[in-house]
Amino acid sequence: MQASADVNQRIARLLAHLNPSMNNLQTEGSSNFRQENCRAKGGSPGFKVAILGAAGGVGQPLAMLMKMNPLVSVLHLYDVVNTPGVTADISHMDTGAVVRGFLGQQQLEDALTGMDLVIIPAGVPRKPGMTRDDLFNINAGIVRTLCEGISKCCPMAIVNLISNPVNSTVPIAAEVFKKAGTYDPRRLLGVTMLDVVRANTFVAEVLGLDPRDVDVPVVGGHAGVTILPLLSQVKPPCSLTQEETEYLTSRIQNGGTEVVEAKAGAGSATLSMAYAAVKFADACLRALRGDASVIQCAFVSSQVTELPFFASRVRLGRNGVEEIYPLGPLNEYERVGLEKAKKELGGSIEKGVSFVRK
Ligand SMILES: NC(=O)C1=CN([C@@H]2O[C@H](COP(=O)(O)OP(=O)(O)OC[C@H]3O[C@@H](n4cnc5c(N)ncnc54)[C@H](O)[C@@H]3O)[C@@H](O)[C@H]2O)C=CC1
Ligand SMILES: O=C([O-])CC(=O)C(=O)O
Repeated sequence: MQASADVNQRIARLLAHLNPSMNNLQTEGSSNFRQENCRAKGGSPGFKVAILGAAGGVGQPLAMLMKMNPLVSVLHLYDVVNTPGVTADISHMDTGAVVRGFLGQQQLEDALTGMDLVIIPAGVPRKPGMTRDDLFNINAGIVRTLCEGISKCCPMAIVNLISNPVNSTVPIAAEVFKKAGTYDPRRLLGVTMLDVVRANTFVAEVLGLDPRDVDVPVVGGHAGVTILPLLSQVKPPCSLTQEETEYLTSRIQNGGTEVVEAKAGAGSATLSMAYAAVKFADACLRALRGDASVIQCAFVSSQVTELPFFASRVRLGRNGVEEIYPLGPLNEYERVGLEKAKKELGGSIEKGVSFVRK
């Protein structure tokens, strides 16, 4: 009996490898197969991560990079199109994580069940001339549906929300979780890491340093003037002229638009975003593992200002956001920037909240 069960499991595994889109079909109702599959040879114990929107411009390189992350044992790739192909492709990488694909709304719940971390880059990107807020009408509904699934299937998962406009989609997610009774503000994080990545790069360029040695806190939100780099707090300490400060602030605030214009209608940042998303997801996983002093900027439920959500430096831990740091001393230029940021951010937050409450 045991021998024939083993043979059956091996055949099932082989079939799933030949056609990865069958993976989830094979696992349905077969907990033995699922357990086996989660411990593929070479696979190490680790975290279960789902990417929603995995076949997109951000999703594909993000999936590839997460497959390379040794902290990931199981990687679920969900999209409404093309996941069988992306899954087949990525599953051939000889790294530890086991990859499974999920296609279409009817497989969303299977994609989410049991996940520790859910990363969401689902939704439409900008074209030249558009603001991130112009994406609201389409992406708000997408984020709402996906978050309803999270509430139902993995309410304890850490959520990394990438879909724009982040300033509104994070409040949308929070409202969906509140409605479902599963909201834990510590576990919902809007990804603003690309602003930090850009700030480190551009500041390093001006200072003639290696970007890996530079750390710029970027606070506020993730659109235009709401992106507020705190250039007075750059590490290592440096002194920038007013001209350099204004140039850098504007370049960091408009980094997304710079890419949108260069891509000339073919979308927005995807590769640098995937890099930033993985950097951020890796920080979340290290914190979940119990590493101390994991500190990153993120757009989270916050009391740092009078607004209900704000991006600032946060310390991550086993439950998500464990501590939110105050903004620290700002210079006059940053104080003016903060007022502008708060004005726009307040409206975007309110728009997200009323989308769900209406
Ligand atoms: N937070 C940030 O710093 C950044 C955010 N973004 C945002 O990320 C989002 C994705 O950008 P791209 O990957 O370039 O767009 P894309 O159009 O290339 O990919 C989006 C993917 O989402 C999928 N999708 C659409 N509806 C879905 C649903 N209901 N469920 C699951 N998947 C669904 C699409 O099929 C597509 O594969 C955009 O909203 C963009 O503005 C992009 C770069 C930086
Ligand atoms: O600019 C966009 O639309 C995409 C994005 O958020 C970024 O690159 O920062």
